[in-house]
Amino acid sequence: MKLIKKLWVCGAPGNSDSAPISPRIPDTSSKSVHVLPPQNRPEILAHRRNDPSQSSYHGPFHPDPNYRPERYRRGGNAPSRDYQLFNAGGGLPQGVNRYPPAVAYNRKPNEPPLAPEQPQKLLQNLPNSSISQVANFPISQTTKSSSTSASSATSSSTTTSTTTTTAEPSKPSSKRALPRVSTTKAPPEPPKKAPPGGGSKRDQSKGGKALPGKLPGGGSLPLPTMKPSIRKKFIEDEIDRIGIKIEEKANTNHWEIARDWLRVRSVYPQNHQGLGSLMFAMTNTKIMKADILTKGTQLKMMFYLQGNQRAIFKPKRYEREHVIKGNAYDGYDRHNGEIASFHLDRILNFRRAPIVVGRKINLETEILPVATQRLKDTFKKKNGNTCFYGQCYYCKETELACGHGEIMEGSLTLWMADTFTLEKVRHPYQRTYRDDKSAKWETDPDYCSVYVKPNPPYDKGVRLLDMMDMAIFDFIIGNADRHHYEVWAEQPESMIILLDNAKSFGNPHHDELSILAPVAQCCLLRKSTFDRLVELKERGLL
Ligand SMILES: Nc1ncnc2c1ncn2[C@@H]1O[C@H](COP(=O)(O)OP(=O)(O)OP(=O)(O)O)[C@@H](O)[C@H]1O
Ligand SMILES: [Mn+2]
Repeated sequence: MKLIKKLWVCGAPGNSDSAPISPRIPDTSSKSVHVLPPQNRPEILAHRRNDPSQSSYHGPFHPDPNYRPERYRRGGNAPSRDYQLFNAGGGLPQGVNRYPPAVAYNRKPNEPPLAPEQPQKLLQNLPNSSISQVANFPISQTTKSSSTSASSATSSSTTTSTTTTTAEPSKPSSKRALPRVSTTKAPPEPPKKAPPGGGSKRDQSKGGKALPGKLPGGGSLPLPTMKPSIRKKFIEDEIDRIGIKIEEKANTNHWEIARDWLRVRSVYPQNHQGLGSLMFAMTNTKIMKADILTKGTQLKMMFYLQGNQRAIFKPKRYEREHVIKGNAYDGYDRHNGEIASFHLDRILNFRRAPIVVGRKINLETEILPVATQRLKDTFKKKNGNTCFYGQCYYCKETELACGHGEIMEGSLTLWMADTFTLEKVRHPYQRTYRDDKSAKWETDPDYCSVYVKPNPPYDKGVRLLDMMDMAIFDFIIGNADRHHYEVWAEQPESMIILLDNAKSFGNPHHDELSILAPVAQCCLLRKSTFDRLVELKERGLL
């Protein structure tokens, strides 16, 4: 995983003004790293649009007129949309280099990511040499860190606004829509890699003796340094923490415990032994009722578990070794992607994803007897297997999800308690889902500084930093389908809840670099996230 090295792509010599990011962006949970300052060019800022009436969206479907998931493009019929539509970012300005479409590039299994010949990528316009220079930039270099230290919660109320833009600043057509990277100065040789998993050898940044030199962008970043013995202990502790004992714990109200866990900025706590027994309960508790769930666009069922707990079941649609070809957002949901993403959320210690387990159900004996009529009506037999097609935006009788005989595997996501209300927000880096149309972020290198950073809800609070975390998370899981995200309504400090991670892990031979566009363009990352990635990488856990 070359993720950390890729992160340096956003800083570049020549942009050495490493002033801290706007103090309007406090990070209540950690410091942030900002390599490239926002460009507060008044003539561009004047073009920004901030029309809250255009930007809040609460409906279940995609409001974007350009959103054409693969099935439509394969010739399916789109239901008519009589609700408010949003502009997804306009067409391709003449002469502007566009990001390539998010195509799946089928790298050979052992081919390293960011191979110079890799053509259709975020870095497509950069000279090969600079890509490798930046990619090899030693992580022990120091940069100037911006310290937007924890500050008190902002007084203003939450807004659902996203900044959907229609006005476009005129730009030189040659401007590339890509992060800036040095093409002139070769960085120093990378230091020898620390042995994976730690050990007695000296760390490259051991003793804080970082190599001289600066990161692209001219800043300094204090990187974590740990003595080998402390580091070894750290690894053990982390493995201990990440390891989870799935065990039965009788006479416990797991659902109530999970409800109590819910916070403004976390779904579940760190180091809680109750998680293992909750997961056991999710896997084994009797299903009292099964229904369709029309929320969202993908096939799923809503289960009501004994003890009055709802959970979403997403059926297995692919075998484990199946590789999704085509666009990075193609294909059905991957139930095992949903499960793995939850565990990544634990590993990163974000704790912002709902709790997910895998579960095998007997459709004939566990589901049909408790299914609502409308769900039952979608059950069919095919080749001796029990199948269903549910009811949702894309649900079709011809696209059945089938079990092996009566047994169906799937993911089960614990429905979050109604302590808070979910609010859906259009992702500013939403894709157009069309090959013939680019979103503005794909063509405008200043998209973040002009259209995102200065506007609510990204101009203050934790939202922008959360969006960076989400980009990192999505890049690792390979989710190029984050068209919307959800937060707690009326909670200014709300986390971005990492809901719906099933469009993930589609192609293990492909890194979809465009998922990192928010980080590359906004050039911002929570320091705790960066440190975490470094720690995990150095210890071979990522
Ligand atoms: N664990 C949960 N707790 C509470 N609400 C949930 C949970 N999971 C999903 N939801 C609600 O149901 C909606 C649909 O779920 P999800 O996003 O997983 O479905 P989807 O079909 O993949 O949606 P989309 O087509 O938008 O990608 C979510 O947007 C959210 O509002
Ligand atoms: Mn989805």
